[in-house]
Amino acid sequence: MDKRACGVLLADEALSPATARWSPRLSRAADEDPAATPAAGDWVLLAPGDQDGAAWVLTEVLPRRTAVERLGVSGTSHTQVLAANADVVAVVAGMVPDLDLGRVERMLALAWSSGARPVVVLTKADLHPDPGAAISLVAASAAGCDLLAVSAPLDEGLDPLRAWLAEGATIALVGASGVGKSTLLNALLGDDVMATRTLGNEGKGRHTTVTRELHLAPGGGAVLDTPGLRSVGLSADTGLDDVFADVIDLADRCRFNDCAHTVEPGCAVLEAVETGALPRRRLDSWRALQREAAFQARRADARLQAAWTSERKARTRAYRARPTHPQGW
Ligand SMILES: Nc1nc2c(ncn2[C@@H]2O[C@H](COP(=O)(O)OP(=O)(O)OP(=O)(O)O)[C@@H](O)[C@H]2O)c(=O)[nH]1
Ligand SMILES: [Zn+2]
Repeated sequence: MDKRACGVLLADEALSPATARWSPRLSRAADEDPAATPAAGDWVLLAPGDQDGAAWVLTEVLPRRTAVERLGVSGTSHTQVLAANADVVAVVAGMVPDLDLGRVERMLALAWSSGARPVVVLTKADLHPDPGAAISLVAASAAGCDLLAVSAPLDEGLDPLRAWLAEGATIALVGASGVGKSTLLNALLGDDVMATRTLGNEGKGRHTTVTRELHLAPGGGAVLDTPGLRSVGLSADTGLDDVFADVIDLADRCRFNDCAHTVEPGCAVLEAVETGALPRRRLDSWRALQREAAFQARRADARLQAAWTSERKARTRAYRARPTHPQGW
Protein backbone atom coordinates (compact mmCIF):
# COMPACT_ATOMS: atom_id res chain seq x y z
CA MET A 1 0.00 0.00 0.00
CA ASP A 2 1.08 3.54 -0.71
CA LYS A 3 3.08 4.90 2.20
CA ARG A 4 0.77 7.90 2.24
CA ALA A 5 -2.36 5.82 2.56
CA CYS A 6 -3.66 3.37 5.10
CA GLY A 7 -6.44 0.94 5.71
CA VAL A 8 -9.35 2.18 7.77
CA LEU A 9 -12.52 0.65 9.13
CA LEU A 10 -15.44 2.94 8.56
CA ALA A 11 -17.56 3.42 11.66
CA ASP A 12 -20.67 2.22 9.90
CA GLU A 13 -22.66 -0.75 11.13
CA ALA A 14 -20.50 -3.24 9.22
CA LEU A 15 -17.18 -1.54 10.03
CA SER A 16 -16.46 -1.67 6.32
CA PRO A 17 -12.82 -1.71 5.35
CA ALA A 18 -11.64 1.10 3.12
CA THR A 19 -8.48 2.87 2.10
CA ALA A 20 -7.77 6.48 2.93
CA ARG A 21 -5.12 8.72 1.49
CA TRP A 22 -3.41 11.20 3.78
CA SER A 23 -4.22 14.83 3.28
CA PRO A 24 -1.28 17.02 2.23
CA ARG A 25 -1.35 18.69 5.64
CA LEU A 26 -1.14 15.34 7.44
CA SER A 27 1.72 14.28 5.14
CA ARG A 28 3.64 17.41 6.03
CA ALA A 29 3.01 16.91 9.74
CA ALA A 30 4.22 13.31 9.49
CA ASP A 31 7.37 14.44 7.67
CA GLU A 32 8.13 16.81 10.48
CA ASP A 33 7.29 14.44 13.31
CA PRO A 34 6.90 10.69 12.76
CA ALA A 35 4.65 10.53 15.84
CA ALA A 36 2.01 12.38 13.79
CA THR A 37 1.84 9.42 11.39
CA PRO A 38 -1.40 7.45 11.69
CA ALA A 39 -0.70 4.32 13.74
CA ALA A 40 -2.54 1.07 14.30
CA GLY A 41 -5.50 1.80 16.56
CA ASP A 42 -5.73 5.50 15.81
CA TRP A 43 -9.08 7.19 15.51
CA VAL A 44 -9.10 9.54 12.58
CA LEU A 45 -11.29 11.96 10.68
CA LEU A 46 -12.07 11.29 7.03
CA ALA A 47 -13.29 13.58 4.32
CA PRO A 48 -14.82 12.37 1.05
CA GLY A 49 -12.09 11.76 -1.53
CA ASP A 50 -11.20 13.98 -4.43
CA GLN A 51 -11.28 13.34 -8.15
CA ASP A 52 -8.17 11.18 -8.54
CA GLY A 53 -9.42 7.90 -7.21
CA ALA A 54 -9.20 7.83 -3.43
CA ALA A 55 -12.60 7.40 -1.82
CA TRP A 56 -11.43 8.91 1.45
CA VAL A 57 -8.92 11.46 2.59
CA LEU A 58 -7.56 11.12 6.09
CA THR A 59 -7.47 14.65 7.40
CA GLU A 60 -6.72 14.30 11.07
CA VAL A 61 -5.49 11.86 13.70
CA LEU A 62 -7.50 12.38 16.88
CA PRO A 63 -5.68 12.72 20.20
CA ARG A 64 -4.48 9.34 21.47
CA ARG A 65 -5.72 8.00 24.79
CA THR A 66 -2.68 5.74 25.06
CA ALA A 67 0.35 5.20 22.82
CA VAL A 68 3.14 2.65 22.69
CA GLU A 69 6.04 4.73 21.48
CA ARG A 70 9.58 3.82 20.70
CA LEU A 71 12.46 5.93 19.66
CA GLY A 72 12.41 6.44 15.90
CA VAL A 73 14.92 4.46 13.91
CA SER A 74 16.15 7.50 12.01
CA GLY A 75 18.74 8.44 14.61
CA THR A 76 16.81 11.45 15.82
CA SER A 77 15.05 11.90 19.13
CA HIS A 78 11.66 11.62 17.40
CA THR A 79 9.40 8.81 18.49
CA GLN A 80 7.37 6.37 16.44
CA VAL A 81 3.96 5.17 17.60
CA LEU A 82 3.64 1.39 17.37
CA ALA A 83 0.09 1.11 18.69
CA ALA A 84 -2.48 3.72 19.63
CA ASN A 85 -5.42 3.66 22.01
CA ALA A 86 -4.77 0.18 23.37
CA ASP A 87 -6.34 -0.62 26.74
CA VAL A 88 -3.87 -3.40 27.45
CA VAL A 89 -0.28 -3.63 26.24
CA ALA A 90 0.95 -7.22 26.30
CA VAL A 91 4.71 -7.64 26.34
CA VAL A 92 5.13 -11.04 24.70
CA ALA A 93 8.23 -13.12 25.42
CA GLY A 94 9.01 -16.77 24.77
CA MET A 95 9.93 -19.06 27.67
CA VAL A 96 12.14 -20.91 25.18
CA PRO A 97 14.74 -20.92 23.74
CA ASP A 98 15.77 -18.43 26.40
CA LEU A 99 13.95 -15.81 28.35
CA ASP A 100 15.51 -12.43 27.68
CA LEU A 101 14.77 -10.52 30.88
CA GLY A 102 16.56 -7.36 29.76
CA ARG A 103 14.35 -7.22 26.70
CA VAL A 104 11.22 -7.79 28.77
CA GLU A 105 12.22 -4.91 31.06
CA ARG A 106 12.90 -2.64 28.11
CA MET A 107 9.54 -3.41 26.49
CA LEU A 108 7.76 -3.14 29.81
CA ALA A 109 9.13 0.38 30.16
CA LEU A 110 7.38 1.24 26.88
CA ALA A 111 4.23 -0.51 28.05
CA TRP A 112 4.13 1.35 31.37
CA SER A 113 4.68 4.72 29.74
CA SER A 114 1.97 4.03 27.14
CA GLY A 115 -0.77 4.80 29.65
CA ALA A 116 -2.39 1.41 29.04
CA ARG A 117 -2.48 -1.57 31.39
CA PRO A 118 0.80 -3.49 31.06
CA VAL A 119 0.79 -7.29 30.98
CA VAL A 120 3.61 -9.78 30.49
CA VAL A 121 2.70 -12.85 28.44
CA LEU A 122 5.19 -15.71 28.53
CA THR A 123 4.56 -17.99 25.57
CA LYS A 124 5.58 -21.58 24.75
CA ALA A 125 4.92 -22.80 28.29
CA ASP A 126 4.36 -26.27 26.78
CA LEU A 127 8.00 -26.36 25.64
CA HIS A 128 9.50 -25.38 29.01
CA PRO A 129 10.40 -28.13 31.50
CA ASP A 130 9.43 -25.96 34.48
CA PRO A 131 7.12 -23.05 33.56
CA GLY A 132 6.83 -22.11 37.23
CA ALA A 133 10.56 -21.38 37.33
CA ALA A 134 10.28 -19.15 34.26
CA ILE A 135 7.46 -17.23 35.92
CA SER A 136 9.50 -16.74 39.11
CA LEU A 137 12.39 -15.46 37.03
CA VAL A 138 10.23 -12.71 35.52
CA ALA A 139 8.21 -11.93 38.66
CA ALA A 140 10.42 -9.07 39.92
CA SER A 141 10.49 -7.37 36.51
CA ALA A 142 6.75 -7.75 36.11
CA ALA A 143 5.89 -6.46 39.59
CA GLY A 144 2.70 -4.42 39.48
CA CYS A 145 1.37 -5.94 36.29
CA ASP A 146 -0.30 -9.19 35.33
CA LEU A 147 2.00 -12.04 34.41
CA LEU A 148 0.54 -14.80 32.24
CA ALA A 149 2.06 -18.07 31.11
CA VAL A 150 0.41 -19.38 27.96
CA SER A 151 0.57 -22.17 25.47
CA ALA A 152 -1.17 -21.36 22.24
CA PRO A 153 -1.24 -24.94 20.84
CA LEU A 154 -2.69 -26.33 24.07
CA ASP A 155 -4.93 -23.29 24.45
CA GLU A 156 -3.78 -22.77 28.02
CA GLY A 157 -3.57 -19.54 29.99
CA LEU A 158 -5.43 -17.42 27.43
CA ASP A 159 -8.58 -16.83 29.49
CA PRO A 160 -7.58 -13.46 30.99
CA LEU A 161 -6.82 -12.10 27.51
CA ARG A 162 -10.12 -13.49 26.17
CA ALA A 163 -11.97 -11.92 29.09
CA TRP A 164 -10.49 -8.49 28.34
CA LEU A 165 -11.46 -8.82 24.70
CA ALA A 166 -14.99 -9.84 25.68
CA GLU A 167 -15.19 -6.62 27.70
CA GLY A 168 -14.36 -4.76 24.51
CA ALA A 169 -10.72 -4.03 25.27
CA THR A 170 -8.09 -3.42 22.64
CA ILE A 171 -4.93 -5.42 23.32
CA ALA A 172 -1.63 -4.45 21.71
CA LEU A 173 0.99 -7.19 21.32
CA VAL A 174 4.63 -6.14 21.44
CA GLY A 175 7.63 -8.44 21.39
CA ALA A 176 10.62 -9.65 19.48
CA SER A 177 10.28 -11.62 16.29
CA GLY A 178 9.50 -15.30 16.80
CA VAL A 179 8.16 -15.08 20.35
CA GLY A 180 4.73 -16.17 19.17
CA LYS A 181 2.68 -13.01 18.61
CA SER A 182 1.01 -14.28 15.44
CA THR A 183 0.29 -17.62 17.03
CA LEU A 184 -1.23 -15.85 20.03
CA LEU A 185 -3.28 -13.65 17.74
CA ASN A 186 -4.67 -16.68 15.92
CA ALA A 187 -5.47 -18.42 19.19
CA LEU A 188 -7.35 -15.36 20.42
CA LEU A 189 -9.25 -14.69 17.24
CA GLY A 190 -10.10 -18.20 16.17
CA ASP A 191 -8.85 -20.00 13.11
CA ASP A 192 -9.83 -17.56 10.45
CA VAL A 193 -8.23 -14.33 11.40
CA MET A 194 -10.26 -11.60 9.83
CA ALA A 195 -8.60 -9.57 7.18
CA THR A 196 -6.50 -6.94 8.81
CA ARG A 197 -8.34 -3.71 8.83
CA THR A 198 -8.76 -0.31 10.28
CA LEU A 199 -11.70 1.37 11.91
CA GLY A 200 -13.48 4.36 10.53
CA ASN A 201 -16.66 6.26 9.85
CA GLU A 202 -18.31 7.61 6.80
CA GLY A 203 -18.65 11.22 5.95
CA LYS A 204 -16.69 14.30 6.59
CA GLY A 205 -15.79 14.88 10.18
CA ARG A 206 -16.88 11.48 11.45
CA HIS A 207 -14.67 9.17 13.43
CA THR A 208 -12.54 6.37 12.09
CA THR A 209 -9.89 4.08 13.49
CA VAL A 210 -6.77 3.32 11.52
CA THR A 211 -4.68 0.30 10.99
CA ARG A 212 -2.99 -2.25 8.89
CA GLU A 213 -2.59 -4.29 12.02
CA LEU A 214 -5.94 -4.17 13.77
CA HIS A 215 -7.81 -7.44 14.14
CA LEU A 216 -11.35 -7.47 15.43
CA ALA A 217 -12.06 -10.30 17.85
CA PRO A 218 -15.27 -12.20 17.09
CA GLY A 219 -16.79 -11.60 20.54
CA GLY A 220 -15.75 -7.95 20.77
CA GLY A 221 -12.53 -6.13 21.39
CA ALA A 222 -9.56 -5.94 19.07
CA VAL A 223 -5.93 -6.99 18.90
CA LEU A 224 -3.21 -4.69 17.58
CA ASP A 225 -0.27 -6.60 16.18
CA THR A 226 3.06 -4.81 15.95
CA PRO A 227 5.98 -5.93 13.81
CA GLY A 228 8.54 -8.14 15.56
CA LEU A 229 10.88 -5.68 17.18
CA ARG A 230 14.56 -6.33 16.94
CA SER A 231 15.44 -3.27 18.94
CA VAL A 232 13.29 -0.81 20.80
CA GLY A 233 15.02 2.40 21.70
CA LEU A 234 13.68 4.02 24.83
CA SER A 235 12.63 7.60 24.43
CA ALA A 236 13.41 10.06 27.19
CA ASP A 237 10.10 9.75 28.93
CA THR A 238 9.73 6.11 29.85
CA GLY A 239 8.25 4.02 32.61
CA LEU A 240 11.57 2.86 34.07
CA ASP A 241 10.53 3.83 37.60
CA ASP A 242 7.56 1.48 37.25
CA VAL A 243 9.59 -1.41 35.90
CA PHE A 244 12.26 -0.98 38.58
CA ALA A 245 10.07 0.07 41.50
CA ASP A 246 11.90 -2.40 43.79
CA VAL A 247 15.29 -0.86 42.99
CA ILE A 248 13.92 2.66 43.49
CA ASP A 249 12.50 1.59 46.88
CA LEU A 250 15.90 0.27 47.90
CA ALA A 251 17.64 3.42 46.66
CA ASP A 252 15.34 5.48 48.88
CA ARG A 253 16.84 3.64 51.85
CA CYS A 254 20.49 4.37 51.04
CA ARG A 255 22.33 6.42 53.66
CA PHE A 256 23.22 9.19 51.21
CA ASN A 257 20.62 10.97 49.12
CA ASP A 258 22.93 11.13 46.14
CA CYS A 259 24.11 7.53 46.48
CA ALA A 260 25.37 6.19 43.15
CA HIS A 261 25.10 2.59 44.43
CA THR A 262 28.68 1.80 43.48
CA VAL A 263 30.94 1.94 46.56
CA GLU A 264 29.00 4.03 49.08
CA PRO A 265 28.72 2.88 52.70
CA GLY A 266 25.15 2.25 53.80
CA CYS A 267 23.98 1.60 50.24
CA ALA A 268 20.76 -0.41 50.49
CA VAL A 269 20.93 -1.35 46.80
CA LEU A 270 24.38 -2.95 47.08
CA GLU A 271 23.35 -4.69 50.29
CA ALA A 272 20.38 -6.23 48.50
CA VAL A 273 22.67 -7.43 45.71
CA GLU A 274 25.00 -8.96 48.29
CA THR A 275 22.23 -10.82 50.10
CA GLY A 276 20.82 -11.96 46.77
CA ALA A 277 17.53 -10.11 47.31
CA LEU A 278 18.22 -8.08 44.16
CA PRO A 279 19.77 -9.91 41.22
CA ARG A 280 22.95 -8.17 40.00
CA ARG A 281 21.59 -8.51 36.46
CA ARG A 282 18.59 -6.40 37.38
CA LEU A 283 20.73 -3.62 38.83
CA ASP A 284 22.89 -3.63 35.70
CA SER A 285 19.80 -3.58 33.47
CA TRP A 286 18.37 -0.61 35.43
CA ARG A 287 21.65 1.28 35.10
CA ALA A 288 21.93 0.66 31.36
CA LEU A 289 18.33 1.65 30.63
CA GLN A 290 18.61 4.73 32.83
CA ARG A 291 21.74 5.86 31.00
CA GLU A 292 19.93 5.37 27.72
CA ALA A 293 16.87 7.35 28.83
CA ALA A 294 19.05 10.16 30.21
CA PHE A 295 20.95 10.32 26.92
CA GLN A 296 17.67 10.57 25.00
CA ALA A 297 16.43 13.25 27.37
CA ARG A 298 19.51 15.32 26.58
CA ARG A 299 19.00 14.77 22.86
CA ALA A 300 15.34 15.75 23.11
CA ASP A 301 16.43 18.88 24.98
CA ALA A 302 18.95 19.62 22.27
CA ARG A 303 16.26 19.24 19.63
CA LEU A 304 13.95 21.67 21.44
CA GLN A 305 16.86 24.01 21.90
CA ALA A 306 17.71 23.88 18.20
CA ALA A 307 14.08 24.46 17.18
CA TRP A 308 13.89 27.43 19.51
CA THR A 309 17.15 28.89 18.22
CA SER A 310 16.07 28.65 14.59
CA GLU A 311 12.72 30.20 15.42
CA ARG A 312 14.48 33.08 17.18
CA LYS A 313 16.81 33.57 14.21
CA ALA A 314 13.84 33.59 11.82
CA ARG A 315 12.15 36.22 13.92
CA THR A 316 15.28 38.33 14.01
CA ARG A 317 15.56 38.08 10.23
CA ALA A 318 11.92 39.07 9.81
CA TYR A 319 12.45 42.00 12.15
CA ARG A 320 15.52 43.21 10.24
CA ALA A 321 13.68 42.87 6.93
CA ARG A 322 10.67 44.88 8.09
CA PRO A 323 9.88 48.04 6.14
CA THR A 324 11.67 50.81 7.95
CA HIS A 325 10.06 54.11 8.62
CA PRO A 326 11.21 56.99 6.46
CA GLN A 327 13.87 59.18 8.00
CA GLY A 328 12.63 62.22 9.88
CA TRP A 329 9.37 60.56 10.74
N1 LIG B 1 5.01 -25.08 21.26
C1 LIG B 1 4.65 -23.81 21.07
N2 LIG B 1 5.06 -23.17 19.99
C2 LIG B 1 4.70 -21.89 19.81
C3 LIG B 1 3.90 -21.18 20.76
N3 LIG B 1 3.71 -19.93 20.32
C4 LIG B 1 4.37 -19.84 19.15
N4 LIG B 1 4.96 -21.01 18.84
C5 LIG B 1 5.81 -21.29 17.64
O1 LIG B 1 6.88 -20.36 17.60
C6 LIG B 1 7.17 -19.98 16.26
C7 LIG B 1 7.10 -18.47 16.10
O2 LIG B 1 5.80 -18.01 16.35
P1 LIG B 1 5.15 -16.75 15.64
O3 LIG B 1 3.75 -16.64 16.16
O4 LIG B 1 5.32 -16.80 14.20
O5 LIG B 1 6.05 -15.58 16.22
P2 LIG B 1 5.87 -13.99 16.01
O6 LIG B 1 6.13 -13.36 17.32
O7 LIG B 1 4.58 -13.69 15.38
O8 LIG B 1 7.06 -13.67 15.04
P3 LIG B 1 7.10 -12.48 13.94
O9 LIG B 1 5.95 -12.72 13.01
O10 LIG B 1 8.45 -12.69 13.31
O11 LIG B 1 6.99 -11.20 14.69
C8 LIG B 1 6.16 -20.72 15.39
O12 LIG B 1 6.77 -21.86 14.89
C9 LIG B 1 5.04 -21.08 16.37
O13 LIG B 1 4.38 -22.25 15.98
C10 LIG B 1 3.48 -21.91 21.93
O14 LIG B 1 2.79 -21.39 22.83
N5 LIG B 1 3.89 -23.22 22.03
ZN1 LIG C 1 22.90 3.24 47.19
